[in-house]
Amino acid sequence: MWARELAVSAPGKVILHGEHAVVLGKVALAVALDLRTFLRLRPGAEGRLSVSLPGVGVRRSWDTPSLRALRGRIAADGDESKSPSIEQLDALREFAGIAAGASAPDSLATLAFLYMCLAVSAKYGDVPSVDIVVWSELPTGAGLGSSAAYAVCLAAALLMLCGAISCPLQEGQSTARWTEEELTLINSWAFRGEQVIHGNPSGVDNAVGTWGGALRYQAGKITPLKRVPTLRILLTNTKVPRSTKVLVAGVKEKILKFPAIMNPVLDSIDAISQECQSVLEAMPANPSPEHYPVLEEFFDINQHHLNVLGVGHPSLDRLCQVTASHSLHSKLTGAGGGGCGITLLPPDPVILIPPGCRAPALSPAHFLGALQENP
Ligand SMILES: Nc1ncnc2c1ncn2[C@@H]1O[C@H](COP(=O)(O)OP(=O)(O)O)[C@@H](O)[C@H]1O
Ligand SMILES: C[C@@](O)(CCOP(=O)(O)O)CC(=O)O
Ligand SMILES: [Mg+2]
Repeated sequence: MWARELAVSAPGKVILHGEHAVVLGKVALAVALDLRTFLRLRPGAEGRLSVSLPGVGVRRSWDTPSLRALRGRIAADGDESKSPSIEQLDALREFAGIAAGASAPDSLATLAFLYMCLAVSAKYGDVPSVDIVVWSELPTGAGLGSSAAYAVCLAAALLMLCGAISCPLQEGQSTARWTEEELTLINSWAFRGEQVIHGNPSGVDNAVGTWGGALRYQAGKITPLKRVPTLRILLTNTKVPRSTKVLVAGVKEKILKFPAIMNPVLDSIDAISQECQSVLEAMPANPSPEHYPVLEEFFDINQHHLNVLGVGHPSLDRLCQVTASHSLHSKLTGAGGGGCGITLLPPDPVILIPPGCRAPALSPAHFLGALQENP
């Protein structure tokens, strides 16, 4: 029996350098955004679990005895270190009436929800009767880690509902945070949610969604950046839809096809991330213009590399051309193929904001300022 109404939230992220290469064990640098995903849970009708995902048009409700029966079929893997198996996902698709291979946002979101719900409860006990609603300030499928923020919110809520982690919110408090140990557990289950959505995630997005801030990520190792200067970054959404799962699979195919050509590209991206980390950590808190050329060159080189990996898009080329005509440097962020690009803004530039655009405050990790196109 769950008697409280409360909300959980997790931030999206921007990858500065290392997207795609990080899936293959290279270094990535990423930072949290102050655009968040929210999950509200409240007591539901007895014997029912309901979920509403307005961002992807899902409204579903299941009776808990049939979920318990289904759980028996996936219970063998109720372990946060194991990946979802094809058989488990097939069983869940059949239960939810999702066609094999369906990759539309609603199908993946429902599948991830069911998988996490059953895998967590197989390990920690029943999920009580609740109504869950998840919504987001993040655009879906645009490279800002909406899938990970969704998975982090689900992991935190489900683990709390099953009693695997505490509910840190005391009477009279408006916000609270879990302990490091609890966050580690949340992160490991969020990774499994990402596995359902991405196929083969690196784990960088769920790490930022769980811990926030600015961090270096490599093969599961999360290291907060020591000192992060205040940089201003313009965030542009091309609005070209794409799927991270498809793009990550495409990169893998290319590497298998041309290993001798592609592996040096991944090594070079790794070197860019490492050099960029050193430069950022050596910069003063408020950098002056002479610190920018090297960061701008890193953006340019990495954008070329990402095009070589096959994750560019004409809309991103256009972003790079338009910003270059104003002496600004851009690269894609996240999986590419459309989605968002980032542009480094030198200190105190004169920026003309086109009509219909707005300049929200994006500064979670004392790091980003951004402009974003109106939705
Ligand atoms: N608010 C949300 N509610 C439900 N599902 C979501 C939400 N945000 C993201 N998702 C899931 O994540 C998928 C997008 O993930 P992905 O392709 O990795 O793009 P990104 O993580 O860059 O936004 C969507 O198709 C959907 O399944
Ligand atoms: C391409 C990749 O490096 C980042 C994907 O980010 P997003 O889903 O596009 O926000 C994949 C990953 O790290 O799992
Ligand atoms: Mg994603």
